[in-house]
Amino acid sequence: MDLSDLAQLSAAGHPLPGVAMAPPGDPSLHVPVPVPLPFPLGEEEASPRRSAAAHLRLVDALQQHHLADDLEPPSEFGERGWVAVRLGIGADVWRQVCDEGRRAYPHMRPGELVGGNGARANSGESPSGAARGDRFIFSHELDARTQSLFACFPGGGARYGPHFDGGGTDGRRMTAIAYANCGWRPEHGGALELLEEEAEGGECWRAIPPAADTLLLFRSDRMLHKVAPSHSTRFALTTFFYAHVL
Ligand SMILES: O=C(O)CCC(=O)C(=O)O
Ligand SMILES: [Fe+2]
Repeated sequence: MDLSDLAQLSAAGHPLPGVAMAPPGDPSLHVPVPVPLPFPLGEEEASPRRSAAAHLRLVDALQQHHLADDLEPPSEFGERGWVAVRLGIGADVWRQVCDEGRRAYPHMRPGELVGGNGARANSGESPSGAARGDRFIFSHELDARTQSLFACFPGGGARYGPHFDGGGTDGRRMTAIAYANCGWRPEHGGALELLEEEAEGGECWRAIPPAADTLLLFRSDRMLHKVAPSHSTRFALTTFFYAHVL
């Protein structure tokens, strides 16, 4: 765990027009999460079951680290509502995850497309009913209180407008996203941006690049977030932790 990496991660935010930039995040808020994977992904055909198995290991590891206890965010979230950490998993593993993602892509469907006919379309509705979302997913049913997605933004400016993952009676409490993209560069865009309220009443979008080995946790029902236009194929393993049995 390299704290300077973490500080860089949290300092990568940018302000809304006309709004003062907040100081970089306090690295002490970042919780090291040593997740012992790896995902044993072989050369065989893609299969939703195999991807689900890989994803299940990630969720297991998170649960072993008590991040989902009582489905309340760990205290380290504090008032901030999010945390990003390096997992410490090697690039070879993340390359295998992306290889799996490319094999799985033909099986993915547009995420949360309202009224869709299943055709590939670059638009969708967010759970909050307000945002265009260009991601493709396939869902895994891992256990009774989580919903997990292997998610792909296929490049070409694919993005996701501002939305909450939960809210109201939705029941989602925490979103965990592990990014798998090796060699992600600033010109690829695709940052996950989280809206932070500042003490002085200002606002600041914090940008988290979707670089391999980044685990982002945030409060599903409280953190407004969006995905900036992505100019390269972008893979993530996303898990929503619910407050109730699904
Ligand atoms: O992939 C990401 O960074 C976040 C996508 C998102 O907001 C979602 O899946 O709800
Ligand atoms: Fe989201």
